[in-house]
Amino acid sequence: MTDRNLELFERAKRVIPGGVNSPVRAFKAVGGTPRFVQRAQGAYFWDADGKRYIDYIGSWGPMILGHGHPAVLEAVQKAALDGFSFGAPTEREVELAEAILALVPSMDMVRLVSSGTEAGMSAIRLARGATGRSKILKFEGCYHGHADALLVKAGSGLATFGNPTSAGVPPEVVQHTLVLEYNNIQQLEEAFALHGKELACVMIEPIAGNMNFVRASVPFIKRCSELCTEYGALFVFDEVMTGFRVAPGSAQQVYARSIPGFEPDMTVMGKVIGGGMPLAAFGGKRAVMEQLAPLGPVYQAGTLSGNPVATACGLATLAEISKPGFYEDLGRKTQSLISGLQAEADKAGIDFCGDSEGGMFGFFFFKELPQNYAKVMTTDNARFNTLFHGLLDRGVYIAPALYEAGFMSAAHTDADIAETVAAAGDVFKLL
Ligand SMILES: Cc1ncc(COP(=O)(O)O)c(CN[C@@H](CN)CCC(=O)O)c1O
Repeated sequence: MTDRNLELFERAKRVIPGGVNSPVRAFKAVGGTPRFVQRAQGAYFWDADGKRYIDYIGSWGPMILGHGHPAVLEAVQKAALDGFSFGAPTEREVELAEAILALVPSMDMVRLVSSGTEAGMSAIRLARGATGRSKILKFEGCYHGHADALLVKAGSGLATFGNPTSAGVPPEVVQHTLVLEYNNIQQLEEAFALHGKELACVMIEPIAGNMNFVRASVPFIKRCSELCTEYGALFVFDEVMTGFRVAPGSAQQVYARSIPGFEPDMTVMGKVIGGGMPLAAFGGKRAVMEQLAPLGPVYQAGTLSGNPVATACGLATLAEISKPGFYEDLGRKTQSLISGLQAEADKAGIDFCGDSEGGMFGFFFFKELPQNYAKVMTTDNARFNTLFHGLLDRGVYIAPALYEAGFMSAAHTDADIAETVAAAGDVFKLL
């Protein structure tokens, strides 16, 4: 049987660097040939050889409804008939902005852009413009897109390449970026004591999906928020991955359950809000957001920002996830996957732990959940690679890098989950 994936990969590598348009897709961390997706439907995709996979990546988060949801497809087809892009305002981007703000009340206003990187980059510039300060603080293992100032010890992609920073980023650009250990309150206190008055913002992935799945502890989030308020820095929640993925009000709603009244100062979003089309956003309180052009001095722009077809896709997606019981059902399925995997690992006598929130999950070959990047980096890669390929051979597609989270969709059935758990049970015996 010809391996069309291999043929396509060889052809791709002749014209696209590494044969991919985003590094993690190249299977560099796990080896082997990337699967070229021919089509996708519901919880599945079929590769270039027509082989079916149960998809736990879902485009790295956007496909929370599953692929090809009829209501979303219809909305996109209808919008496309009215025009692809105008470079002028449309009612639909107002509707989407209103829908986002209704679900995430910490924001008074939101600006739509085309990617999470663009949203994160713009949020940093806005925080710097609004505070008049240059320094920013991020945490090891968190990835906020590939803007120069943020490409410092990112946990996604770069972690896989074992390269804590990227070539091409001038040292003077990252000299303003402080990088601390995730969940380390002592370091946080020290950094604020030293630099608090120079900090424009602290940016964090509240549940870090770029070092697989590591939760920020409640005390850590609380302390970040308190110190930002005390020193006048903005607390920026990067919810590109967790936004509408872990709860209807995103991760900030999860933390507000334990920290009464908690709100980040700004939120960065992406993935789910575009439903699989290029759409992301950043938002915050009115006083900060009105610093943005054309009102204020902080410039930010985009030809395809608020794209009329992408906003239709996003609106239709948000309409579906807003239906009663959506997150209860999604969370139940994700939990059943993790507990199924745990049971199989226990049977096979291997150290395993997993965690999930809403439709996002992760797991490790450890007895206990890691709390930071350094611990995650002690993972036995060979063991993960055996699991990855064992599952792939059995038609189950998880992230081709241990430093990535997994994603459940509303389209996954209990039968899909049972099939996944059985496949993992087979592979765990080989570890
Ligand atoms: C928390 C967080 N913030 C920002 C980004 C960047 O978003 P994009 O520019 O890729 O749309 C991401 C992107 N996530 C990766 C997956 N770990 C996208 C996959 C890829 O890079 O190909 C993110 O997870």
